[in-house]
Amino acid sequence: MIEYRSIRVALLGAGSVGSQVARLLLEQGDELANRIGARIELVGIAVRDVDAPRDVALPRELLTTDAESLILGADIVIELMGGLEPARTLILKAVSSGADVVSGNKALLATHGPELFAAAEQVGAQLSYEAAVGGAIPIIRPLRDSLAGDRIDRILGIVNGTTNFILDRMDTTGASLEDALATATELGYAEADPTADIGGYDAAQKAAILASLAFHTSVPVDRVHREGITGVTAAQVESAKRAGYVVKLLAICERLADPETGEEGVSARVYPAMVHRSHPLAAVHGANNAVFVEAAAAGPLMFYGAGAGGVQTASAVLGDLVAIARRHVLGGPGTAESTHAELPVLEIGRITTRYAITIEAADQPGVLATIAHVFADHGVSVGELEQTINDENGRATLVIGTHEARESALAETVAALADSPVVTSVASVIRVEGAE
Ligand SMILES: NC(=O)c1ccc[n+]([C@@H]2O[C@H](COP(=O)([O-])OP(=O)(O)OC[C@H]3O[C@@H](n4cnc5c(N)ncnc54)[C@H](O)[C@@H]3O)[C@@H](O)[C@H]2O)c1
Ligand SMILES: N[C@@H](CCO)C(=O)O
Ligand code: NA
Repeated sequence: MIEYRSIRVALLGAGSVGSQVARLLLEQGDELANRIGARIELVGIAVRDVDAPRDVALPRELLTTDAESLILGADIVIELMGGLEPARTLILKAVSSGADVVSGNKALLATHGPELFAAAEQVGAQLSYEAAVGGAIPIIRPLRDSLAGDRIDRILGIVNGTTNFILDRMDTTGASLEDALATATELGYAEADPTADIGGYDAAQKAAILASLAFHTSVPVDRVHREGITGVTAAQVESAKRAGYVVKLLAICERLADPETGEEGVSARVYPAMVHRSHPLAAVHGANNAVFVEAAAAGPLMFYGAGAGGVQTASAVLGDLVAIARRHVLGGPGTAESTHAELPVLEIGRITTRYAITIEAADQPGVLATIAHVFADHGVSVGELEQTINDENGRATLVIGTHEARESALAETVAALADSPVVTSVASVIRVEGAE
């Protein structure tokens, strides 16, 4: 047996991910030591209550409620408590005491990322966070390392498993949002309070992290345009299906040049959108996640797999830990987060995409021409049109697909349609994403 030096690791939080990290560290100690060239010594696990019952048995002598003392003297701190505080303060303390940090805390990184990265850079510490987006799926490291020599143009991500499960269920069974959510809760996919998932907040945090990394620009979560799935109806999903599309909640990070000013900027946004069934993201079923990356030289790439789960996410945490530990063996500072580009973050009104608009209108001569004029007046070009007549009320339902249009022009078109005397109602507006 080779005598390795020890690297002291403190774990903060032993919930669904932390307890699996502890178990794997304890079970795989020898194997990890051989891979790293040093032994990982788990010096302690900070928990809220050392006597609380646990699904994973952990050595009692490692448990402590004193997280602050635990991090002093640790070489690497793994933060898996979640939430903004005390996680933020503890990570800052860890870094200032000379430790590297691994965290899966998307809420914290999307809110206080720049402060934490700056603190780490100041002392040459590493802050790694593969678990924060897409759970086990390698996406942070590919963006930061493998694609470091390429230019990322666009990312389309299905980064929330709960909402993907719900929308997939609506698509495959015709269920309403309420029924699909009830199934997700029953099967343990949705939290008791599903607001963060169905409101798009969780996906927006991940979009902020991905956009910051991909575009070397700090994109805080409050600059991410966010719409959740609460407005998605069974009728919308059915209509999308008839047209060959599926509705997905997408986190979109895009590099854009303003057509009028030529100014380059970035957009980060989350909303439900129609994706054509031929697009690889359409085949992402159940609670899986996938991140579709379009890079200038590499072309399209897709990263796919389990976006959540305690043991799966622990894999991402251990990957970061091993990478940092190897650096401890070799020496040298950590990789700083790059925000050198600092491109402007553009408002939603300045993006362009395609739209599908469902309109209820009178079934009378000239109605279609009037509606077509409203689109033309706002410079929005119509691509497809599907019309069905309801014999009972004598009204027409029109589903109009546009070509690429500016969001602000589309919003004005929709307002003008709603005001038009021939239009009974604008029943729904949904964006269409995933075009070349
Ligand atoms: N569960 C997943 O599938 C998943 C996936 C990706 C990322 N993450 C992220 O990983 C982190 C952990 O997630 P989780 O699912 O394990 O959460 P969890 O709620 O199961 O575990 C968090 C644990 O931290 C403990 N804790 C909180 N504050 C503490 C404090 N001040 N002192 C000591 N212990 C404290 C809690 O008691 C709890 O046991 C979160 O940031 C989460 O967003 C989780
Ligand atoms: N609530 C998240 C967990 C992973 O971040 C999801 O549904 O994907
Ligand atoms: Na990941």
